[in-house]
Amino acid sequence: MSAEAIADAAIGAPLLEARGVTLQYKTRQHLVTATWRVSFDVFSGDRFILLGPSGCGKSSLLKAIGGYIQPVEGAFRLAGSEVHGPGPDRMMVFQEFDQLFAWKTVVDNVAFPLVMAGRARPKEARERALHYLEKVNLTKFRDSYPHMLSGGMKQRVAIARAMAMEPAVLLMDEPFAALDALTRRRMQDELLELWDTTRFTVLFVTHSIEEAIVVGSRILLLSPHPGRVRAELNCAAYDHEHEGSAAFTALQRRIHHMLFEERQPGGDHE
Ligand SMILES: Nc1ncnc2c1ncn2[C@@H]1O[C@H](COP(=O)(O)OP(=O)(O)OP(=O)(O)O)[C@@H](O)[C@H]1O
Repeated sequence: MSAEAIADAAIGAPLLEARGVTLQYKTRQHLVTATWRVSFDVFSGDRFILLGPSGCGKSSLLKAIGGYIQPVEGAFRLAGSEVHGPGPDRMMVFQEFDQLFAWKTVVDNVAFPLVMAGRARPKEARERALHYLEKVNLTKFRDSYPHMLSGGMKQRVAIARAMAMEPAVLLMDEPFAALDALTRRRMQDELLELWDTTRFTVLFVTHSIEEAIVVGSRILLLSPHPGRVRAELNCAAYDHEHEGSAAFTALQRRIHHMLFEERQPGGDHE
């Protein structure tokens, strides 16, 4: 995707559009409908959350945006161009800690994909890798191997690796779900600090209402299986500081109600 296209997206048009996306899996015995006619817009600099109960198709949506599966109906457009397959303009961070190359050092893990994708020569790739490792506070560990790192540190390497590709959209599939509560909280804060300095666009999947409110600027609520859009909410005003406040708790309750209670006629939008 060209720099002009990303710039256009910054001036008002959505960077990423989902239009009537139905996703299905065919197995030998069944046809599983993961999402049903899902539409949404993501703007440049959004921290856009896909929130919904287990099985509502959040990961499937992220995989489809990544270009790994194709919609049976509808389409995704990134800066106006329809998504047909994977590309370096969409980088994914997964939940699993084993997404790094075990035999490469931290800096090589970040630099290697840049060289492989032809984005940089080895020397420049290493410099860029060091730049992003500094952003996730891992400069001291640049020559360590993944097995020498904690789960949270491995996730920070995965984030640095994805960001070093400077994608148009960073796709994060429950990246902190396997971390202990304290580390998870710290990682959420670090992600927000990183966003403050670089203003990247991120799509973040979670089934935690609290994480959605803290990490997100907008939340797309999906109904239980098959996932349909239930509501879209603004939540840019909240972070960990607001937890426990009356407004935060009211928003948590409201989201819980919208996710799990019967749908109101006409849906909920703001
Ligand atoms: N490869 C696959 N083959 C068949 N069915 C699949 C496949 N992947 C996902 N599904 C089904 O599609 C539906 C949506 O799954 P998906 O993993 O996208 O949901 P999710 O909201 O991310 O769930 P979770 O929060 O549990 O990760 C589920 O019913 C799931 O069983």
